[in-house]
Amino acid sequence: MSVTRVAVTAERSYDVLIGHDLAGELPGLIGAGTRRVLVVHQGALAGPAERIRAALTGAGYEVHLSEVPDGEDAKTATVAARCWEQLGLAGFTRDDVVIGLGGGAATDLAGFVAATWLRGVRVIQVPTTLLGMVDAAVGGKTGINTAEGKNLVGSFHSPIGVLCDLDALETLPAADLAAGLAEVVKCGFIDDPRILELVEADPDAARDPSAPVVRELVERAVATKARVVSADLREADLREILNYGHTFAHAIEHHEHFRWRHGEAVSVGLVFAAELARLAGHLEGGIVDRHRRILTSLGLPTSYPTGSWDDLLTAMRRDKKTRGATLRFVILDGLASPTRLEGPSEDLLLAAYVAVSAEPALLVPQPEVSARPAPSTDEPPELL
Ligand SMILES: NC(=O)c1ccc[n+]([C@@H]2O[C@H](COP(=O)([O-])OP(=O)(O)OC[C@H]3O[C@@H](n4cnc5c(N)ncnc54)[C@H](O)[C@@H]3O)[C@@H](O)[C@H]2O)c1
Ligand SMILES: O=C(O)C(=O)C[C@@H](O)[C@H](O)[C@H](O)COP(=O)(O)O
Ligand SMILES: [Zn+2]
Repeated sequence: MSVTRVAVTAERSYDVLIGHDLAGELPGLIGAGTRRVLVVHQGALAGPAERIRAALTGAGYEVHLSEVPDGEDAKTATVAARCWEQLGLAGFTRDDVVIGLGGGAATDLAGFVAATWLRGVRVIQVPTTLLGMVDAAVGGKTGINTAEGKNLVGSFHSPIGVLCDLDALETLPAADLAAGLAEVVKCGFIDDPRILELVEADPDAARDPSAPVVRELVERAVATKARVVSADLREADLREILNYGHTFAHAIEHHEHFRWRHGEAVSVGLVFAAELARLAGHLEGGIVDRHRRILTSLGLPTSYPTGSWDDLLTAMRRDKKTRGATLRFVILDGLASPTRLEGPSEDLLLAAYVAVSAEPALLVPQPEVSARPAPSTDEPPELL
Protein backbone atom coordinates (compact mmCIF):
# COMPACT_ATOMS: atom_id res chain seq x y z
CA MET A 1 0.00 0.00 0.00
CA SER A 2 1.13 3.55 -0.63
CA VAL A 3 3.16 5.60 1.81
CA THR A 4 2.19 9.21 2.55
CA ARG A 5 5.09 11.60 3.14
CA VAL A 6 4.53 14.81 5.05
CA ALA A 7 7.49 17.20 4.99
CA VAL A 8 8.59 19.19 8.04
CA THR A 9 11.10 22.01 7.83
CA ALA A 10 12.60 23.00 11.17
CA GLU A 11 16.27 23.23 12.25
CA ARG A 12 16.52 20.37 9.77
CA SER A 13 14.11 18.99 7.17
CA TYR A 14 12.59 15.59 7.60
CA ASP A 15 9.62 13.52 6.49
CA VAL A 16 6.83 11.90 8.46
CA LEU A 17 5.97 8.62 6.72
CA ILE A 18 2.48 7.20 7.17
CA GLY A 19 1.70 3.71 5.91
CA HIS A 20 2.48 0.05 6.52
CA ASP A 21 5.68 -2.04 6.71
CA LEU A 22 8.01 0.91 7.08
CA ALA A 23 10.89 -0.97 8.73
CA GLY A 24 12.84 -1.01 5.50
CA GLU A 25 13.20 2.77 5.76
CA LEU A 26 15.40 2.62 8.88
CA PRO A 27 18.85 1.83 7.39
CA GLY A 28 18.46 4.57 4.78
CA LEU A 29 17.58 7.09 7.49
CA ILE A 30 20.40 6.03 9.79
CA GLY A 31 22.99 6.17 7.03
CA ALA A 32 26.32 4.52 6.43
CA GLY A 33 28.50 6.68 8.71
CA THR A 34 26.75 5.38 11.84
CA ARG A 35 28.07 2.51 13.94
CA ARG A 36 25.79 2.36 17.02
CA VAL A 37 22.01 2.57 17.51
CA LEU A 38 20.08 2.71 20.81
CA VAL A 39 16.41 1.70 20.63
CA VAL A 40 14.47 3.23 23.55
CA HIS A 41 11.19 1.34 23.86
CA GLN A 42 8.29 0.47 26.17
CA GLY A 43 7.71 -3.09 27.37
CA ALA A 44 4.72 -3.50 25.04
CA LEU A 45 7.11 -3.02 22.13
CA ALA A 46 9.71 -5.59 23.20
CA GLY A 47 8.93 -7.79 20.17
CA PRO A 48 9.25 -5.04 17.55
CA ALA A 49 12.39 -3.78 19.32
CA GLU A 50 13.97 -7.21 18.98
CA ARG A 51 13.00 -7.32 15.30
CA ILE A 52 14.61 -3.92 14.75
CA ARG A 53 17.71 -5.15 16.54
CA ALA A 54 17.90 -8.22 14.29
CA ALA A 55 17.35 -6.24 11.09
CA LEU A 56 19.83 -3.49 11.93
CA THR A 57 22.43 -5.93 13.25
CA GLY A 58 22.11 -7.74 9.93
CA ALA A 59 22.71 -4.42 8.19
CA GLY A 60 25.99 -4.01 10.10
CA TYR A 61 25.02 -1.75 13.03
CA GLU A 62 25.78 -2.37 16.71
CA VAL A 63 22.32 -2.23 18.28
CA HIS A 64 21.48 -1.65 21.96
CA LEU A 65 18.01 -1.85 23.49
CA SER A 66 16.74 0.19 26.42
CA GLU A 67 13.38 -0.91 27.80
CA VAL A 68 11.90 1.93 29.83
CA PRO A 69 9.01 1.98 32.33
CA ASP A 70 5.51 2.40 30.98
CA GLY A 71 3.70 5.72 30.58
CA GLU A 72 4.82 8.80 32.46
CA ASP A 73 7.12 6.69 34.67
CA ALA A 74 9.56 6.84 31.74
CA LYS A 75 9.64 10.62 31.67
CA THR A 76 11.92 11.12 34.68
CA ALA A 77 15.47 12.31 35.24
CA THR A 78 16.28 8.89 36.72
CA VAL A 79 15.26 7.03 33.57
CA ALA A 80 17.02 9.58 31.34
CA ALA A 81 20.19 9.12 33.42
CA ARG A 82 19.93 5.36 32.96
CA CYS A 83 19.85 5.87 29.17
CA TRP A 84 22.82 8.27 29.31
CA GLU A 85 24.76 5.66 31.26
CA GLN A 86 23.97 3.06 28.60
CA LEU A 87 25.12 5.43 25.85
CA GLY A 88 28.31 6.20 27.76
CA LEU A 89 29.18 2.58 28.45
CA ALA A 90 28.60 1.65 24.80
CA GLY A 91 30.70 4.60 23.59
CA PHE A 92 28.04 6.41 21.56
CA THR A 93 29.54 9.24 19.48
CA ARG A 94 27.95 12.10 17.57
CA ASP A 95 27.66 9.86 14.49
CA ASP A 96 25.40 7.44 16.35
CA VAL A 97 21.60 7.35 16.52
CA VAL A 98 18.77 6.96 19.04
CA ILE A 99 15.44 5.43 17.99
CA GLY A 100 12.30 6.17 20.04
CA LEU A 101 9.84 3.26 19.73
CA GLY A 102 6.46 3.39 21.47
CA GLY A 103 3.90 5.89 22.63
CA GLY A 104 4.43 9.57 23.27
CA ALA A 105 6.02 8.95 26.65
CA ALA A 106 8.75 6.83 25.04
CA THR A 107 9.34 9.21 22.13
CA ASP A 108 9.43 12.25 24.47
CA LEU A 109 12.08 10.53 26.60
CA ALA A 110 14.08 9.19 23.63
CA GLY A 111 14.06 12.64 22.03
CA PHE A 112 15.26 14.22 25.27
CA VAL A 113 18.05 11.67 25.70
CA ALA A 114 19.15 12.26 22.09
CA ALA A 115 18.95 16.04 22.52
CA THR A 116 21.18 15.99 25.58
CA TRP A 117 23.72 13.25 24.79
CA LEU A 118 26.92 14.97 23.59
CA ARG A 119 24.67 18.08 23.24
CA GLY A 120 22.66 16.40 20.53
CA VAL A 121 22.71 13.22 18.46
CA ARG A 122 20.24 12.22 15.78
CA VAL A 123 16.90 10.65 16.74
CA ILE A 124 14.42 8.68 14.63
CA GLN A 125 10.91 8.43 16.04
CA VAL A 126 8.81 5.28 15.51
CA PRO A 127 5.50 6.09 17.24
CA THR A 128 3.21 3.15 17.94
CA THR A 129 0.21 4.93 19.49
CA LEU A 130 -2.22 7.18 17.66
CA LEU A 131 -1.20 10.06 19.90
CA GLY A 132 2.45 9.47 19.14
CA MET A 133 1.81 9.42 15.39
CA VAL A 134 -0.32 12.53 15.17
CA ASP A 135 1.47 14.59 17.79
CA ALA A 136 4.26 13.53 20.14
CA ALA A 137 6.73 12.09 17.62
CA VAL A 138 6.39 15.01 15.23
CA GLY A 139 7.73 18.50 15.82
CA GLY A 140 10.76 18.06 18.05
CA LYS A 141 9.33 18.88 21.48
CA THR A 142 11.13 16.51 23.85
CA GLY A 143 10.97 16.36 27.60
CA ILE A 144 10.54 14.85 31.01
CA ASN A 145 8.42 15.73 34.04
CA THR A 146 9.50 16.95 37.47
CA ALA A 147 7.69 16.73 40.81
CA GLU A 148 6.30 20.19 40.13
CA GLY A 149 4.71 19.44 36.82
CA LYS A 150 4.48 18.11 33.32
CA ASN A 151 7.23 18.51 30.69
CA LEU A 152 9.04 21.11 32.77
CA VAL A 153 12.47 20.00 31.51
CA GLY A 154 13.19 19.48 27.84
CA SER A 155 14.38 20.91 24.59
CA PHE A 156 13.42 21.36 20.96
CA HIS A 157 15.25 18.67 19.02
CA SER A 158 13.77 17.57 15.72
CA PRO A 159 13.96 13.96 14.60
CA ILE A 160 15.60 13.04 11.29
CA GLY A 161 12.55 10.98 10.37
CA VAL A 162 9.24 9.73 11.77
CA LEU A 163 7.80 6.33 10.80
CA CYS A 164 4.06 5.94 11.50
CA ASP A 165 3.29 2.28 10.87
CA LEU A 166 -0.51 2.09 11.08
CA ASP A 167 -0.34 -1.65 11.81
CA ALA A 168 0.74 -0.74 15.35
CA LEU A 169 -2.72 0.64 16.07
CA GLU A 170 -4.24 -2.85 15.77
CA THR A 171 -2.91 -3.85 19.21
CA LEU A 172 -3.42 -0.51 20.93
CA PRO A 173 -5.97 -0.66 23.79
CA ALA A 174 -9.21 1.12 22.83
CA ALA A 175 -8.79 3.71 25.59
CA ASP A 176 -5.34 4.66 24.28
CA LEU A 177 -6.68 4.97 20.74
CA ALA A 178 -9.44 7.25 22.02
CA ALA A 179 -6.88 9.31 23.95
CA GLY A 180 -5.02 9.92 20.69
CA LEU A 181 -8.25 11.05 19.07
CA ALA A 182 -8.42 13.94 21.56
CA GLU A 183 -5.32 15.45 19.93
CA VAL A 184 -6.80 14.77 16.48
CA VAL A 185 -9.99 16.61 17.49
CA LYS A 186 -7.81 19.44 18.85
CA CYS A 187 -6.34 19.81 15.33
CA GLY A 188 -9.89 19.88 13.97
CA PHE A 189 -10.89 22.81 16.17
CA ILE A 190 -7.71 24.87 15.77
CA ASP A 191 -7.00 24.29 12.08
CA ASP A 192 -8.85 21.67 10.04
CA PRO A 193 -12.63 21.45 10.59
CA ARG A 194 -12.85 18.62 8.02
CA ILE A 195 -11.47 16.43 10.84
CA LEU A 196 -14.55 17.29 12.91
CA GLU A 197 -16.89 16.40 10.03
CA LEU A 198 -15.16 13.05 9.53
CA VAL A 199 -15.51 12.16 13.22
CA GLU A 200 -19.12 13.34 13.37
CA ALA A 201 -20.00 11.30 10.27
CA ASP A 202 -18.96 8.05 11.96
CA PRO A 203 -17.42 8.19 15.46
CA ASP A 204 -17.28 4.39 15.66
CA ALA A 205 -15.16 4.21 12.51
CA ALA A 206 -12.79 6.80 13.99
CA ARG A 207 -12.23 4.36 16.88
CA ASP A 208 -11.66 1.37 14.60
CA PRO A 209 -7.97 1.12 13.65
CA SER A 210 -8.81 -0.87 10.52
CA ALA A 211 -11.24 1.78 9.19
CA PRO A 212 -9.85 3.86 6.28
CA VAL A 213 -10.93 7.07 7.99
CA VAL A 214 -8.27 6.53 10.67
CA ARG A 215 -5.53 6.93 8.08
CA GLU A 216 -7.14 10.12 6.79
CA LEU A 217 -7.39 11.46 10.35
CA VAL A 218 -3.72 10.68 10.97
CA GLU A 219 -2.71 12.34 7.71
CA ARG A 220 -4.77 15.47 8.41
CA ALA A 221 -3.56 15.87 12.00
CA VAL A 222 0.07 15.32 10.97
CA ALA A 223 -0.38 17.91 8.20
CA THR A 224 -1.62 20.45 10.75
CA LYS A 225 1.25 19.74 13.11
CA ALA A 226 3.84 19.79 10.31
CA ARG A 227 2.60 23.13 9.01
CA VAL A 228 2.63 24.74 12.44
CA VAL A 229 6.03 23.49 13.63
CA SER A 230 7.61 24.29 10.27
CA ALA A 231 6.54 27.90 10.76
CA ASP A 232 7.45 28.17 14.46
CA LEU A 233 9.61 25.36 15.86
CA ARG A 234 10.45 27.12 19.14
CA GLU A 235 6.93 28.25 19.99
CA ALA A 236 7.52 31.98 19.65
CA ASP A 237 3.87 32.45 18.71
CA LEU A 238 1.96 30.27 16.22
CA ARG A 239 3.01 26.94 17.77
CA GLU A 240 1.11 27.82 20.93
CA ILE A 241 -2.08 26.82 19.12
CA LEU A 242 -1.01 23.16 19.44
CA ASN A 243 -1.33 23.74 23.18
CA TYR A 244 -5.10 24.31 22.91
CA GLY A 245 -6.68 22.66 25.95
CA HIS A 246 -3.34 21.83 27.55
CA THR A 247 -3.15 24.41 30.36
CA PHE A 248 -6.01 22.73 32.21
CA ALA A 249 -5.04 19.26 30.91
CA HIS A 250 -1.54 19.37 32.36
CA ALA A 251 -2.98 20.58 35.68
CA ILE A 252 -5.30 17.55 35.74
CA GLU A 253 -2.44 15.18 34.91
CA HIS A 254 -0.34 16.61 37.74
CA HIS A 255 -3.26 16.56 40.18
CA GLU A 256 -3.98 12.94 39.26
CA HIS A 257 -0.31 11.94 39.70
CA PHE A 258 -0.27 11.02 35.98
CA ARG A 259 -2.84 8.22 36.36
CA TRP A 260 -4.98 9.86 33.67
CA ARG A 261 -3.95 9.39 30.07
CA HIS A 262 -2.66 12.62 28.50
CA GLY A 263 -5.34 12.52 25.79
CA GLU A 264 -8.12 12.09 28.34
CA ALA A 265 -6.92 15.14 30.24
CA VAL A 266 -6.67 17.04 26.94
CA SER A 267 -10.29 16.13 26.23
CA VAL A 268 -11.46 17.85 29.43
CA GLY A 269 -8.97 20.66 28.81
CA LEU A 270 -10.47 21.35 25.37
CA VAL A 271 -13.92 21.79 26.92
CA PHE A 272 -12.46 23.99 29.68
CA ALA A 273 -10.80 26.23 27.04
CA ALA A 274 -14.02 26.36 25.02
CA GLU A 275 -16.04 27.34 28.10
CA LEU A 276 -13.44 29.98 28.98
CA ALA A 277 -13.74 31.43 25.47
CA ARG A 278 -17.54 31.47 25.73
CA LEU A 279 -17.47 33.15 29.14
CA ALA A 280 -14.98 35.73 27.83
CA GLY A 281 -17.35 36.52 24.96
CA HIS A 282 -15.21 35.00 22.18
CA LEU A 283 -17.05 31.81 21.27
CA GLU A 284 -20.67 30.95 20.64
CA GLY A 285 -22.29 28.25 22.74
CA GLY A 286 -22.94 26.02 19.71
CA ILE A 287 -19.21 25.47 19.18
CA VAL A 288 -18.74 24.71 22.88
CA ASP A 289 -21.52 22.11 22.63
CA ARG A 290 -19.81 20.69 19.55
CA HIS A 291 -16.65 20.10 21.61
CA ARG A 292 -18.67 18.12 24.17
CA ARG A 293 -20.65 16.19 21.54
CA ILE A 294 -17.65 15.08 19.50
CA LEU A 295 -15.45 14.14 22.46
CA THR A 296 -18.29 12.26 24.15
CA SER A 297 -19.02 10.36 20.92
CA LEU A 298 -15.43 9.09 21.06
CA GLY A 299 -15.82 7.85 24.64
CA LEU A 300 -13.69 10.67 26.04
CA PRO A 301 -14.33 12.53 29.32
CA THR A 302 -15.58 16.12 29.22
CA SER A 303 -15.89 16.86 32.93
CA TYR A 304 -13.80 16.64 36.06
CA PRO A 305 -14.71 16.08 39.72
CA THR A 306 -15.28 19.17 41.85
CA GLY A 307 -13.13 20.14 44.79
CA SER A 308 -9.61 20.57 43.38
CA TRP A 309 -9.61 24.17 42.20
CA ASP A 310 -6.75 25.57 44.30
CA ASP A 311 -4.40 22.80 43.29
CA LEU A 312 -5.38 23.01 39.61
CA LEU A 313 -4.89 26.78 39.57
CA THR A 314 -1.44 26.44 41.14
CA ALA A 315 -0.48 23.88 38.52
CA MET A 316 -1.84 26.06 35.69
CA ARG A 317 0.40 28.92 36.82
CA ARG A 318 3.42 26.75 35.89
CA ASP A 319 2.25 26.46 32.29
CA LYS A 320 4.95 27.45 29.81
CA LYS A 321 2.68 30.03 28.19
CA THR A 322 2.54 32.00 31.48
CA ARG A 323 4.48 35.27 31.33
CA GLY A 324 5.40 36.67 34.74
CA ALA A 325 2.23 36.43 36.80
CA THR A 326 0.00 36.49 33.71
CA LEU A 327 -1.73 33.27 32.77
CA ARG A 328 -2.24 32.91 29.02
CA PHE A 329 -4.67 30.55 27.29
CA VAL A 330 -5.13 29.44 23.71
CA ILE A 331 -8.81 29.95 22.97
CA LEU A 332 -10.96 30.08 19.84
CA ASP A 333 -12.75 33.05 18.28
CA GLY A 334 -14.47 30.55 16.03
CA LEU A 335 -13.73 27.32 14.18
CA ALA A 336 -10.08 27.19 13.06
CA SER A 337 -9.58 30.66 14.47
CA PRO A 338 -7.32 30.37 17.50
CA THR A 339 -6.30 33.39 19.53
CA ARG A 340 -4.97 34.06 23.05
CA LEU A 341 -6.72 35.09 26.25
CA GLU A 342 -4.23 36.99 28.41
CA GLY A 343 -4.64 37.32 32.16
CA PRO A 344 -8.25 36.19 32.65
CA SER A 345 -9.57 37.00 36.11
CA GLU A 346 -9.69 34.26 38.71
CA ASP A 347 -13.50 34.61 38.70
CA LEU A 348 -13.60 33.83 34.99
CA LEU A 349 -11.28 30.85 35.40
CA LEU A 350 -13.36 29.57 38.29
CA ALA A 351 -16.54 29.91 36.20
CA ALA A 352 -14.95 27.81 33.44
CA TYR A 353 -13.92 25.24 36.06
CA VAL A 354 -17.47 25.11 37.40
CA ALA A 355 -18.73 24.58 33.84
CA VAL A 356 -16.58 21.46 33.46
CA SER A 357 -17.06 20.25 37.04
CA ALA A 358 -19.36 17.51 38.14
CA GLU A 359 -20.00 15.67 41.36
CA PRO A 360 -18.22 12.32 40.95
CA ALA A 361 -21.53 10.44 40.86
CA LEU A 362 -22.78 12.61 37.99
CA LEU A 363 -19.77 12.40 35.75
CA VAL A 364 -20.80 11.36 32.25
CA PRO A 365 -19.09 9.43 30.79
CA GLN A 366 -15.77 8.76 32.51
CA PRO A 367 -14.65 5.71 30.54
CA GLU A 368 -11.68 4.06 32.15
CA VAL A 369 -10.09 7.34 33.21
CA SER A 370 -7.92 6.99 36.28
CA ALA A 371 -7.93 3.23 35.65
CA ARG A 372 -4.88 3.24 33.46
CA PRO A 373 -4.09 -0.45 33.05
CA ALA A 374 -0.76 -2.15 33.29
CA PRO A 375 1.01 -2.50 29.92
CA SER A 376 -0.97 -4.49 27.37
CA THR A 377 -0.47 -8.22 27.47
CA ASP A 378 -1.76 -8.57 23.90
CA GLU A 379 0.57 -9.98 21.31
CA PRO A 380 3.03 -7.22 20.40
CA PRO A 381 2.24 -5.47 17.13
CA GLU A 382 3.54 -7.19 14.02
CA LEU A 383 5.01 -3.97 12.69
CA LEU A 384 8.67 -3.79 11.82
N1 LIG B 1 6.29 16.02 22.32
C1 LIG B 1 5.07 16.36 21.97
O1 LIG B 1 4.85 17.23 21.11
C2 LIG B 1 3.91 15.67 22.61
C3 LIG B 1 2.64 15.81 22.05
C4 LIG B 1 1.57 15.15 22.65
C5 LIG B 1 1.78 14.33 23.75
N2 LIG B 1 3.03 14.21 24.25
C6 LIG B 1 3.28 13.30 25.37
O2 LIG B 1 2.95 11.98 24.96
C7 LIG B 1 2.62 11.20 26.11
C8 LIG B 1 1.34 10.42 25.88
O3 LIG B 1 1.56 9.54 24.82
P1 LIG B 1 0.64 8.26 24.59
O4 LIG B 1 -0.78 8.64 24.66
O5 LIG B 1 1.15 7.60 23.38
O6 LIG B 1 0.90 7.40 25.90
P2 LIG B 1 2.00 6.30 26.28
O7 LIG B 1 3.30 6.55 25.65
O8 LIG B 1 1.95 6.20 27.75
O9 LIG B 1 1.41 4.96 25.60
C9 LIG B 1 0.14 4.51 26.00
C10 LIG B 1 0.16 3.00 26.30
O10 LIG B 1 0.20 2.26 25.09
C11 LIG B 1 1.20 1.24 25.15
N3 LIG B 1 1.55 0.99 23.75
C12 LIG B 1 2.26 1.78 22.93
N4 LIG B 1 2.18 1.33 21.67
C13 LIG B 1 1.42 0.21 21.71
C14 LIG B 1 0.96 -0.69 20.70
N5 LIG B 1 1.22 -0.50 19.42
N6 LIG B 1 0.19 -1.73 21.10
C15 LIG B 1 -0.13 -1.90 22.41
N7 LIG B 1 0.25 -1.07 23.40
C16 LIG B 1 1.01 -0.03 23.03
C17 LIG B 1 2.24 1.83 26.04
O11 LIG B 1 3.08 0.85 26.57
C18 LIG B 1 1.38 2.53 27.10
O12 LIG B 1 0.94 1.61 28.05
C19 LIG B 1 2.49 12.19 27.26
O13 LIG B 1 3.66 12.13 28.05
C20 LIG B 1 2.41 13.53 26.57
O14 LIG B 1 2.89 14.57 27.37
C21 LIG B 1 4.09 14.85 23.70
O1 LIG C 1 3.73 20.34 19.87
C1 LIG C 1 3.30 21.20 20.63
O2 LIG C 1 3.74 22.36 20.61
C2 LIG C 1 2.23 20.90 21.58
O3 LIG C 1 1.91 21.72 22.43
C3 LIG C 1 1.57 19.57 21.45
C4 LIG C 1 0.91 19.06 22.73
O4 LIG C 1 -0.11 18.16 22.32
C5 LIG C 1 1.86 18.26 23.62
O5 LIG C 1 1.14 17.66 24.67
C6 LIG C 1 3.07 18.97 24.15
O6 LIG C 1 3.97 18.06 24.73
C7 LIG C 1 2.76 20.00 25.21
O7 LIG C 1 3.89 20.77 25.40
P1 LIG C 1 4.15 21.72 26.62
O8 LIG C 1 5.13 22.70 26.05
O9 LIG C 1 2.85 22.34 27.02
O10 LIG C 1 4.74 20.89 27.69
ZN1 LIG D 1 -0.80 17.03 24.00
